[in-house]
Amino acid sequence: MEMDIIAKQKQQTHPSMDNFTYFPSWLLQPAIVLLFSCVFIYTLRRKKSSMASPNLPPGPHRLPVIGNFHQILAGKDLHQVLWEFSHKYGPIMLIHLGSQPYVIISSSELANQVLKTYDHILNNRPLSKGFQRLTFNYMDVAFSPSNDHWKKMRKVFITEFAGSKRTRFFKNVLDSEVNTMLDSFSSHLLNTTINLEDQIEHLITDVACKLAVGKSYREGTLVRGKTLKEILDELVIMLSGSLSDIFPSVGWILDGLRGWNGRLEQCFSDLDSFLEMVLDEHIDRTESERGDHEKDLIDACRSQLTRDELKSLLMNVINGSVDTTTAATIWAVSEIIKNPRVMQKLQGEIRSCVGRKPRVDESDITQMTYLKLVVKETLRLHPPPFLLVRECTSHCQIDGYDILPRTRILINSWGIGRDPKIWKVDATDFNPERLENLEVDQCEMVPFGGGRRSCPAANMATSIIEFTLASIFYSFDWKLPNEVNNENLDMEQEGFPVVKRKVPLCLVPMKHSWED
Ligand code: HEM
Repeated sequence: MEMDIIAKQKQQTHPSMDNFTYFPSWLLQPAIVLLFSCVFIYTLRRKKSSMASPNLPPGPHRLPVIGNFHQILAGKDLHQVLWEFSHKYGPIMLIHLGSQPYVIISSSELANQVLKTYDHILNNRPLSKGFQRLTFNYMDVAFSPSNDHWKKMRKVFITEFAGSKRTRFFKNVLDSEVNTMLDSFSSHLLNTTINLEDQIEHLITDVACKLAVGKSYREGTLVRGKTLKEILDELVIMLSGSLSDIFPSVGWILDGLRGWNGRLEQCFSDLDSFLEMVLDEHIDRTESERGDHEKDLIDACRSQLTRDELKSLLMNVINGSVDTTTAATIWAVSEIIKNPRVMQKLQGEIRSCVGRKPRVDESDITQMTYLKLVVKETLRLHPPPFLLVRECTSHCQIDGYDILPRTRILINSWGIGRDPKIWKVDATDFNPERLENLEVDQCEMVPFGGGRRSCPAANMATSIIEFTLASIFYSFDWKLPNEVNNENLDMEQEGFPVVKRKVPLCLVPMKHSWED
């Protein structure tokens, strides 16, 4: 009785406490665990059920086995076909090459999401037979999956090759090679045409080789009667992919039947023999033969890297620089020649900044604001058409669509640079002034990609293009051969993974004479 009264009094003073004490305390812990487990299982099931019927991006209807292969082989270049498809299916679209899904991104806004928001899960490179063999089992920077090894190699590439520590060596090499090229133009017979494309390719190959291995390997046959150009051209083809990359189960057999596997082995063997020769010669070169030049890439990295790592890095430097930088420089010259107004304004700027010195000095470039716009406008219209292929490592959503693991991502940089929604109706016109006072978001033009896998040599490449253009337009006036004028100059493009001119650019150099 007394106990009842005490209990009643307690209930009146602390009703809530007492209710709580009715719940046995030993049950509290299991209850919390149960509650969390339920929430976890519910979330997992929801995720699973949404993955069972994911909301995939739209895209053209595909056929069994071959997927959309038949549509992309429609005769035009891949970037053009996919740009046209994007008008119908939108800026994010799904296609299949064989059984392999590819998401194609065709707007700067969505490129922004891939390169910035989801860079942490969309930055892998897919595995591929060609990549694996030609990079000495993924020892390189460009084609190796995003792992600790790739991080180490990218860091070495930046600090020992493309970073500020190497600026002086880079400028000396560039200056000396450009001057050699200008001398060869001067010694040309009066009024004769030169194939400028060949000349610029020689320049870039020599610059890359001298920075990387301290010596030019452009001329002569190197291994099994092949020149460096032949080895590099074959390398580009073999890195573009094979049937086994898109038909995993039968592709390897098909590649064998069509001779691709043998061709890959031959390409690897030529590349390896060339790089072995370069490394052996580098070690054997005596101090006096090497002169007083600064450390090249081999000198800088030999103690930090294995022989295969070193070879794969050299491959990235030479293969990554020659086609991309040559194409951009030649497109710039083509656009300048085609637009006499731009040429006049550009030469006016260059000549007033340099004064009457015999040649352009690297330090003059900083004042050339119009030249910088010309280079940017060239890269807007003529970038490598796709960024290097990426692969999704875990599920994410872009623009409300599910992107499933192992899907490959292609960003159509060529289309983004010509998108009339950003660049207006005259998007395809060459007009450097459009970039004046314009804060171009990095993703509105993505010639060098973005995020963790962006081009680590973007500044170096831009400096090469700017200095080369300034030098050739300072020292020479350029004329088209007789039958061609700026209006009928052929600007047709072709090629993959770098888009080049279909017809080489041939011009007549005339030594500039100053009017007093
Ligand atoms: C105009 C010249 C060049 C252009 C337009 C260009 C463009 C690109 C692009 C689009 C990528 C892929 C970026 C991405 O996936 O987001 C890339 C990656 C790369 N580029 Fe360049 N590039 C140029 C010059 C060079 C040069 C001169 C070198 C070497 C000396 C170089 C070395 C590389 C390497 C190593 C990568 C791979 C980076 C990685 O995966 O971590 N590039 N470049």
